[in-house]
Amino acid sequence: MITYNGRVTGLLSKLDLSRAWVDLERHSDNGVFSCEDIDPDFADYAQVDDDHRRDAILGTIGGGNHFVELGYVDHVADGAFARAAGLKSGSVVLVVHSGSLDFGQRVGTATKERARIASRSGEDWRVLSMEMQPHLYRRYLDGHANAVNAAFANRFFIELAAVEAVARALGREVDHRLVYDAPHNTVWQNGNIVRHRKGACPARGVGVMASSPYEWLGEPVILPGSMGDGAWLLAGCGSSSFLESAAHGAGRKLSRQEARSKTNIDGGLRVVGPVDPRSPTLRGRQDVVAEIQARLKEEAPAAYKPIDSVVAPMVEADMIKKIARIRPLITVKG
Ligand SMILES: Nc1nc2c(ncn2[C@@H]2O[C@H](COP(=O)(O)O)[C@@H](O)[C@H]2O)c(=O)[nH]1
Ligand SMILES: [Mn+2]
Repeated sequence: MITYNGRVTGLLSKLDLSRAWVDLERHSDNGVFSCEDIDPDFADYAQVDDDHRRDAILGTIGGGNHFVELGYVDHVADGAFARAAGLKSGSVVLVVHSGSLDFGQRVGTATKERARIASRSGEDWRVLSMEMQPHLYRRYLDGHANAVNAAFANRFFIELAAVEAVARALGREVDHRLVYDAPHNTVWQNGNIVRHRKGACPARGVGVMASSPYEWLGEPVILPGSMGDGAWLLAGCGSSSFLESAAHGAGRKLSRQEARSKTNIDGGLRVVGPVDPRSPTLRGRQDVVAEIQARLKEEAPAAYKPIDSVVAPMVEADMIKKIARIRPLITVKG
């Protein structure tokens, strides 16, 4: 915590802990994946090294597809659910899509290495068995839960920073409430049932989110499309045929490589970045300009599937229900 003359300063001075506690019920699993221990590799990761504290990256977006997007509700499909979520037509919404930065990836890499070392000759070390390697398996689930919990914290700090940025732009405090926070690409263990939702998120139905506003409505599902399409707020139907899951995003239509080679794919988006491709300082550096433009094409709306083409079949199959559509205004990419 940063203090100056005994006062809390910086972003943490904006932290309203009572609000944060109340919002916990609007998190998947109340914002905590339980674990038996902290993976020692993971503990090292958050400690000081020669140059910097790596935990200082908490509150940053990360890379790849991850983003923070300011938008507004332009269509409400289910008024009762939207009201429970605190939304109505025209509400301003911040969509945060970010994970554990590279914590989770490190846990995965370390687990594979441990499994390879522990394997006997002739065994397939790529299969981690609950029965054969209970210690390794437990350690994997613990490290995994550590990463998921770090991701909850990461999104919490992003929310704090983004709300402060909006407040400063408007010159006044802004009232805000969390709609929902859930992880995806994650392992959920419930008794003997283990569900690995890859490219998917939970879409549990009525009755699962006890003591939250969603208890009798179904679990919220936030499905982003692209910086052109924005996102849909949906509600899970708890369909056992689909393992109480839904797609976690529209997904790519073009690979990054395919998108880079297309012309006129950016759809006329106005891009503001740390490097302005029109800057005179870049004259004579066509290689730099070409790389910036290629990266913009990778994330262009046309590189992703149209959001409605992904949502419609899931609605038809009773996986999810439509609640509210969110149109994008400004997207910040990692
Ligand atoms: N509203 C926006 N949606 C976006 C953007 N970039 C990607 N996406 C969608 O989100 C998920 C992210 O997937 P993941 O691979 O990181 O888990 C993806 O399915 C896209 O459809 C954006 O800028 N805005
Ligand atoms: Mn993701």
